[in-house]
Amino acid sequence: MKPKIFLARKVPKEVEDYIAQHCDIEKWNGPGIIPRHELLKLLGDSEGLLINRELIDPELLDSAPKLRVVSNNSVGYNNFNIEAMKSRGIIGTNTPSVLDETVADLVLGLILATARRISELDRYVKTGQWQGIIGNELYGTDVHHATIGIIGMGRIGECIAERAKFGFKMRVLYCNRKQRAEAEERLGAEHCSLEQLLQESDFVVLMTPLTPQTINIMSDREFGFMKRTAIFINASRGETVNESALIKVLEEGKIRGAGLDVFDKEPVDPNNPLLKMPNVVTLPHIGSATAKTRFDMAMLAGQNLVKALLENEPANLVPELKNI
Ligand SMILES: NC(=O)C1=CN([C@@H]2O[C@H](COP(=O)(O)OP(=O)(O)OC[C@H]3O[C@@H](n4cnc5c(N)ncnc54)[C@H](OP(=O)(O)O)[C@@H]3O)[C@@H](O)[C@H]2O)C=CC1
Ligand SMILES: O=CC(=O)O
Repeated sequence: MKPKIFLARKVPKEVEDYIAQHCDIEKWNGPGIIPRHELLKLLGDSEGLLINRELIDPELLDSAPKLRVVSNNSVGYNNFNIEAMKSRGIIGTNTPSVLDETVADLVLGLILATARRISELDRYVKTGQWQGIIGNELYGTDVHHATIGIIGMGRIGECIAERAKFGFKMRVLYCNRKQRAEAEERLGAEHCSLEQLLQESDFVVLMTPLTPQTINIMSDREFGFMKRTAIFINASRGETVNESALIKVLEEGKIRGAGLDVFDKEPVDPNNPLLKMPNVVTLPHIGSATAKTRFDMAMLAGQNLVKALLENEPANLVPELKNI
């Protein structure tokens, strides 16, 4: 008998067909994102679950007594309550690597958009304000040969560093808990303390996972170290930044601008002051959102689910849930 699984989000037909060869599928057929109460109700006796970052906590796990595997269709897995999953012996998988280059492209997009004021000046042209030669009040700042500081230089961070180093001839600083010798050699990246990175970088890029250690890793004190001319980019998770502290430094002109793909609350509140600032570029959490990469992620999430349910050596287990 095939194991029963639940698809909480729509996946491409090819992915569903692949999963259907190995599992009996139940799925959310309603519009949009499945409401939490529906998910709890519909999980029933599913052994596998494929999600897009829905919260996996004791309440959900208690509503699905037969659940064995949760496949996250994303690389970040801060939505997993690791202790609750561990204590119930539930496997969790994610989708590393297939999205690295795509997310790195977007981060460079945010760097260019903020430094060269692309969104702001697009609005300037479209609202008919372009009446003559522009003056220095609309000049941007150079990206090439500047210093980039990457907080959390892992798979995605290294792809950002590659682009920065070889495309834009930038100096690359990074701050991880462990040094990455190979990346240092290949990219000339320099490992340093968070404080030094913040003091010396023209572009500070936050790319850590969200963990108990990285919640609010950027707060008043850390923004205080940044140069007045520096730009802050966040493509990790909203909660890695103390958003009030970010709003404050921007309001006080203590940094030049920010590029944000992620927010404390998503979708972002339309009244969030960050949305009113011309020097802040905002995006709706689209780091990996290209057609090919989203397809590859969904296929990998499907394969992870099937492998974990049917094979002895499942792939892409999140490190904290290995050997449970
Ligand atoms: N905006 C978007 O759409 C996307 C966002 N993301 C986010 O990006 C994150 C990173 O993804 P990925 O590059 O694949 O992950 P990796 O695990 O490859 O890299 C994360 C890096 O962060 C470092 N790190 C972890 N904790 C700390 C800390 N306390 N201080 C400093 N560095 C730390 C790790 O190094 P070390 O262990 O040595 O500290 C590691 O090198 C994801 O977890 C997700 O949250 C990912 C994809 C898309
Ligand atoms: O935020 C997206 C992810 O894959 O993590």
